[in-house]
Amino acid sequence: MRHKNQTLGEFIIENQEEFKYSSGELSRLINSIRLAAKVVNHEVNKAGLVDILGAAGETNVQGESQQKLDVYANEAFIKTLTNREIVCGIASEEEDHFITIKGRNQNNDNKYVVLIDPLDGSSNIDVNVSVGTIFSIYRRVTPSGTPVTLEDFLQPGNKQVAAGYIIYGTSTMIVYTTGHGVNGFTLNPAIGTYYHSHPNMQFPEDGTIYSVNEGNYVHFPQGVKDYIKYCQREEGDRPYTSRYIGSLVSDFHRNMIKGGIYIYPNTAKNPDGKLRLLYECNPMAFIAEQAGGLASNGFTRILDIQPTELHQRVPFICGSRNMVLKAEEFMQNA
Ligand SMILES: O=P(O)(O)OC[C@H]1O[C@](O)(COP(=O)(O)O)[C@@H](O)[C@@H]1O
Ligand SMILES: [Mg+2]
Ligand SMILES: [Mg+2]
Repeated sequence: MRHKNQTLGEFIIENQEEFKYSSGELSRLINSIRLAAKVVNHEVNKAGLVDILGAAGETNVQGESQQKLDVYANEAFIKTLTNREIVCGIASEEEDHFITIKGRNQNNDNKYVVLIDPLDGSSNIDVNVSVGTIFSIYRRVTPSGTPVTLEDFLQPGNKQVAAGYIIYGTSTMIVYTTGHGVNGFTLNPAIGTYYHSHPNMQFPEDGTIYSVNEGNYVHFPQGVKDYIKYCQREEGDRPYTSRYIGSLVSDFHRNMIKGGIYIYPNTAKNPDGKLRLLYECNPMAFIAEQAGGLASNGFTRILDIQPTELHQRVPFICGSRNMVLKAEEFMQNA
């Protein structure tokens, strides 16, 4: 049963049984992400007023200069998840290695690991353009009671039990899936409550929007160049509209609502692309597929890629079903 006044908390409880492990742990997990998102949202909304803009002066494991808000969001999510004693490990874009989280009385009984991109779209923070947070949740594979290991994090995306993102945009939303469709909840900042504003979100099968950083065009694989030319050709419902915010979460969200495709291909400079498989591509691919869309690296379904490293990158194509199939066709025939 769904009604516009249903809160996220009510929805989580009402749909708990859908979740095969359903011990309430997942609900507590989603609730803690909801809380951390509010803390980060509070800071994002007044970013220009407090000393949270600009670089933090450190470089992360990706060799990227960390923004102050990257660090703030990273700490907020790690603290909130740790304090709730429900995860046994966290991996983050901003942490070189995974973090082991002890449960009650320092035990290793917790069953879930969380992989997170605390602040997505970092290049947009200082210019007041929408940014996000991305999360991916797995059940551990090593026996509970033992310390978490890298193996628990390097699971293929098709093993995710939940995934989602928070978008800090004109409004703040949480969009997530536990493998039973995709639902979106909008924050009413006056009372700090999320409401079920976007039920059963679906990617239109076709779309007329393509999102790619065309500034890198000359470095793209021939197949991607051919697909972009196809999008720009005066034919049928084309040329498509080019829209690129530069925040994966925001470009994905728009394309899921309006119909579109997001592409971040490999280039000579980035032979594996830029986006990270574990905490950017896998969660967005799970949401895309649950919303009737598709996600691949042009050749392989993202969710079937076996991860080998915590921060590995992959080429990423994601969006409306027929647009992704067309892009793959160009890439595989190039
Ligand atoms: O500036 P570019 O090369 O187009 O890259 C933009 C892409 O990189 C990202 O900012 C990478 O994410 P982070 O900001 O979390 O590092 C994506 O959100 C975005 O789609
Ligand atoms: Mg990111
Ligand atoms: Mg990030």
